Amino acid sequence: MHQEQATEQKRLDTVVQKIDQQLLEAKDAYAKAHSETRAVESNYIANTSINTAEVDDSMETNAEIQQQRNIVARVTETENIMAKSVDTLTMLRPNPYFGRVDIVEDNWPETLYIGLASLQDDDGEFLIYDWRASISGVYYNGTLGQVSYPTPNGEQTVDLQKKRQFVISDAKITNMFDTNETVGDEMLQFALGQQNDEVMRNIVATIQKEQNQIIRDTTSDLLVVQGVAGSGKTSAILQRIAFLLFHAREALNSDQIVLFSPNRLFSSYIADVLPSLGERNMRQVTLAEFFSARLQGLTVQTLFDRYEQEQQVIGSASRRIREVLESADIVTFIQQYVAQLSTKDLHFVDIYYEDKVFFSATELASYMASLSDNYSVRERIDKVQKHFMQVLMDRIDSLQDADWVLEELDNLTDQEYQNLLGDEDIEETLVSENVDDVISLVAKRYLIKHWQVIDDALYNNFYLDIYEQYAAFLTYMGTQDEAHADWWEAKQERFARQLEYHRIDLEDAAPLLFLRDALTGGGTNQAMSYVFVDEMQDYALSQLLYLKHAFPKAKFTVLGDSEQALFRAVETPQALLNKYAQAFAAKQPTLIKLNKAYRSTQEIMNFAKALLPDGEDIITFTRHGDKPLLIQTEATQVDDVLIDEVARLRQGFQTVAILTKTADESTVVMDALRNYPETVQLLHATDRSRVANVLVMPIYLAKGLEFDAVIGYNVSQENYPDGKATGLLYTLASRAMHALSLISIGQVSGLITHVHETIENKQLHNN
Ligand SMILES: Nc1ncnc2c1ncn2[C@@H]1O[C@H](COP(=O)(O)OP(=O)(O)OP(=O)(O)O)[C@@H](O)[C@H]1O
Repeated sequence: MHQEQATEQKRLDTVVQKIDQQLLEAKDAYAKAHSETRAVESNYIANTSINTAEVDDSMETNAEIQQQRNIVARVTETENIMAKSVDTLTMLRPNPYFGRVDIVEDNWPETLYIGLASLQDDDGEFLIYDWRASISGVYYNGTLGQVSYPTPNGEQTVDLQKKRQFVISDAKITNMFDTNETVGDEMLQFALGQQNDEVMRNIVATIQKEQNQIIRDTTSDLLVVQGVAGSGKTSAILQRIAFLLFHAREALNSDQIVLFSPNRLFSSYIADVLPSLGERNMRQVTLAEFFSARLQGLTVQTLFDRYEQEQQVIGSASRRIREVLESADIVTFIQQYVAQLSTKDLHFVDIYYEDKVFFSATELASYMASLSDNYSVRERIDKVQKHFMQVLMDRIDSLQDADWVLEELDNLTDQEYQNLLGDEDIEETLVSENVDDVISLVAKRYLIKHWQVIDDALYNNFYLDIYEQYAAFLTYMGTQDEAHADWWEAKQERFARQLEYHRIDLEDAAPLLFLRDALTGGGTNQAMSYVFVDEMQDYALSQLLYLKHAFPKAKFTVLGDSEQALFRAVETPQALLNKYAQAFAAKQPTLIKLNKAYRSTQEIMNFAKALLPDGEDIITFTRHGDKPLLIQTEATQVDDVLIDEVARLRQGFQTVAILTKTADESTVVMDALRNYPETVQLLHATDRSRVANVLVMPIYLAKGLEFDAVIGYNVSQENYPDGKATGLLYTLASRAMHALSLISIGQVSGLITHVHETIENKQLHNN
């Protein structure tokens, strides 16, 4: 192997030389493109300051400006391409590839090297294949022997004769292994044994077979991934996004991909993965942000506010109503409600312009009443919208030559006038050569702009009071569910109360939007191609269905771990898939299960899985550390115990996170650590980054994240009394990569004593 390594190093040296040479060329080309862009831009600025006072001059200027703009766009694009090339080569240089496969295809032997991006020599020969290329699938997919990979002409089979993995650092091979597995355990050991960064790393060099299935799936319209804690779900979907962007480069851009993530902290934690693969980031949004954007002016309750609220006793009536609002059936209830609505049941509101009523609710309602009942409510609302848009246009036409309008035009600056004239009508106005026509045109545009808000209000159906309408829907639900009419009444009152504070409960957001869209026919984004939902177990079915409704053309990848549920009872993965597949009317639903936990040491995972009723299905990755430590103490001593434990763990590890059950408990911990010599950071739901090495946060905020060492604060019987808390404890334990300590004030939770053989005990009592 020693000799082999020397040969491989030689090959690597020639590749690095090639990279250096291409890098020089690319930097040179970039510098040229950059100065060309600057030159064109300054030319453009000089040209746009040409006098635009005279109508004729301004027309000429417009044509020139357009031409200049095109030139700027072209040179900027060249500059961007060169910049990207420099970035890719710079990224490749220290670590050009991580894998090699020797294959025989149609009796033709070939050796391929796999890395983060492709590299070709001057003859077009591939020195490195991008990990996402079809042929690279061979590296991830197969053990030695016959392996197939997809080609445009169908599956192609090759004989895989050798698979080699490299650890390369600063262009030197520090280690290499030949393996028959997907990716050898040595490589994984190496990757997983490292200490935690503040940001997630990409896993391209060590993608596992099942993860590869998720990454390279191109056929499913609904891909459900149920994976145990730390099994690489999040990692796999990020690599999947990079894969999709690579293969559909022409047809797909990163704006057509959206990832629903649990919170801002998580968003920033994963924000570097795609850039590290040379890709632009997808859009990221939390559920509350998405709903808030659609319900402008309202603050939508976040999952975390909701969780904190759950900690107080919530009555069975509220729970029952919530179940209905969050079920798939709510969509049918809304359709039924809308179908039986008559004009008098609709809540219209006035449309204002600058404090004056422009279109009154009465005139809107009476127009609606004049329409035949043969039209559905939706169709009638459409007609109201179109009618009043036309009324607005007629008003604009009739006012084009009004004195006050012409006066307003006189007051415009040249630039404002020029902007109204725009580029596109130059030809037309030149032909007419009639200054009056040009002025009329400008006047009309002025009025359109002036009353744009009215047009927007009509376009957005703001003449319907959707909140009143939703309140009426809740009352209607009471009439359908007579035995619980008073519960619905109470719900309706809570909704109205919240609205006064511009707030809305999470459970109301999806039904309300469904209702709005059913009445107005809007709310869909046809351009979105892929929607990813992480932590699916915390989403209600009605919420997922609304996402499906909002992005009707998108393929969905939903992933999560039913054992880490914040709110819901555990379901089997197959039941979950069936439920989603039916609700989504999926044509190609696929379920992938990831049972192997990579994040935590075997000792930590043994404890975590013992907490679960069916934990034995979880396969732990063999990487050893200490058994989790349980420290039982008293309220009077807990602060000292905590400080000692943080200090002890900090000696061995970079990040130590103290996880609590609630936000309130986190502040108690902060108080206990006020004299701790290092910076301690308390994290909130709105935080975007972590800056300290010692962190304090409630468990739900740590979802999706990982830390070198975790301290579970106060795992007492009082705090975690029964099976409902199992998911929380399991989530807590599985955030730890290398070390886990649990501190209990007084009696330890029965959930933990139950699995005492997986932990190390330390008793601390008052003397
Ligand atoms: N194939 C792999 N190679 C190297 N590291 C991996 C691999 N798969 C997962 N990991 C590592 O395991 C850890 C957990 O991965 P990830 O966060 O993607 O899991 P998850 O299933 O989303 O976890 P959770 O549900 O607990 O949030 C990360 O540190 C990740 O880098």
